[in-house]
Amino acid sequence: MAEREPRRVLLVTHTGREQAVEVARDAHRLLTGAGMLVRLLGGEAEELKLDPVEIVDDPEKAANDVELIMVLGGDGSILRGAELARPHGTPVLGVNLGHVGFLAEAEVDDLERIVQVVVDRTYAVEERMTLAVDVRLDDDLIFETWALNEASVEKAAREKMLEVLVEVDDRPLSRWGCDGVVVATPTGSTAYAFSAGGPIVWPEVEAILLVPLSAHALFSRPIVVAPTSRLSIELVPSWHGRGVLWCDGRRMVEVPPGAEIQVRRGSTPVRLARAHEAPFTDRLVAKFDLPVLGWRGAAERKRNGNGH
Ligand SMILES: NC(=O)c1ccc[n+]([C@@H]2O[C@H](COP(=O)([O-])OP(=O)(O)OC[C@H]3O[C@@H](n4cnc5c(N)ncnc54)[C@H](O)[C@@H]3O)[C@@H](O)[C@H]2O)c1
Ligand SMILES: Nc1ncnc2c1ncn2[C@@H]1O[C@H](COP(=O)(O)OP(=O)(O)OP(=O)(O)O)[C@@H](O)[C@H]1O
Repeated sequence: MAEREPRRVLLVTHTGREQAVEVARDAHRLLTGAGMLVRLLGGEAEELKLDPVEIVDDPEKAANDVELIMVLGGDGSILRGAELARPHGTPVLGVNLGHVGFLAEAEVDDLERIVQVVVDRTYAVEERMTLAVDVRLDDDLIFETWALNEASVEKAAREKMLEVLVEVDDRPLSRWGCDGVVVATPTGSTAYAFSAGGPIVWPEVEAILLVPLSAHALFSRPIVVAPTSRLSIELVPSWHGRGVLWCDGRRMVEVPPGAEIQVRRGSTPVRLARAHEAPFTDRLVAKFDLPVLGWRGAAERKRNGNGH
């Protein structure tokens, strides 16, 4: 009789954080105790020294045959988990050990319950839109990447302004002298785009945001376009300087004058595991510490049995 494949979880840990290392040990104990096989990336396995584990060195194969990726860290670590997960369609579940942990599903005190949710497979999966990003120079494709949060095109040198031409669906929109341009997904709307004055977009909305960074122009408002739109940011050919493209603060390339960065909706989403029913509004209030104390809204009055 053929042996049954073990149920695998890839544990991604911010091993630079002592607390994350301790939590990884607890998560390993709980998952293994429930009969699951814990997989680790080679470098992290060396630091965590857990047994039994399965070790995979190639990041591209790390999520192969894995049921879920559990990330112990902040948003940066979850973005790292998303990179491992996306090609395989594996759900990512973040346990927050960072400062904000906006993309995380659970706080560390909740670890036992979260592991049980994983074991019982009682989590929901939310698909988050991504961006496909191409860089062209003289019509040649010189770089190809993707983003869950955003693609930002920025000046490489502090003392120089970036000069860009922005197009939407092959129509010119504006020329900006600026520090950069952020093209974000709804997921990224609470990250860099938010700091640059962009609107917060609820995750179930499908859209692409375009937010200039410190544009020296009268028209420099954030823009929201359809998810089917194609955006193009061209570094003005006569501009003297060097730009840089960053996606999710992880994947980058230098971009010379004349380069065109084309951004459209990506064909492969990132799947986030959800274990809470809390609406996005509550997550926003909690993570950004918004002042709602003493709030007496209609829903609150209803909950307290006073409809008026
Ligand atoms: N001025 C800025 O706000 C600025 C500048 C550069 C990069 N960033 C963001 O940093 C991200 C990379 O994160 P990192 O942790 O590796 O870098 P990091 O350690 O520099 O942290 C950047 C901050 O952005 C927060 N963040 C990341 N994704 C978020 C999201 N979807 N919603 C809300 N907050 C989010 C993180 O929690 C952290 O506080 C990039 O994708 C970009 O959005 C922001
Ligand atoms: N095992 C690791 N070793 C070294 N660096 C790591 C490791 N895991 C994550 N990092 C990097 O450390 C940086 C910060 O990580 P992370 O986002 O998890 O913490 P944070 O920024 O403090 O949290 P938050 O993003 O929620 O504020 C990220 O760039 C991330 O890629």
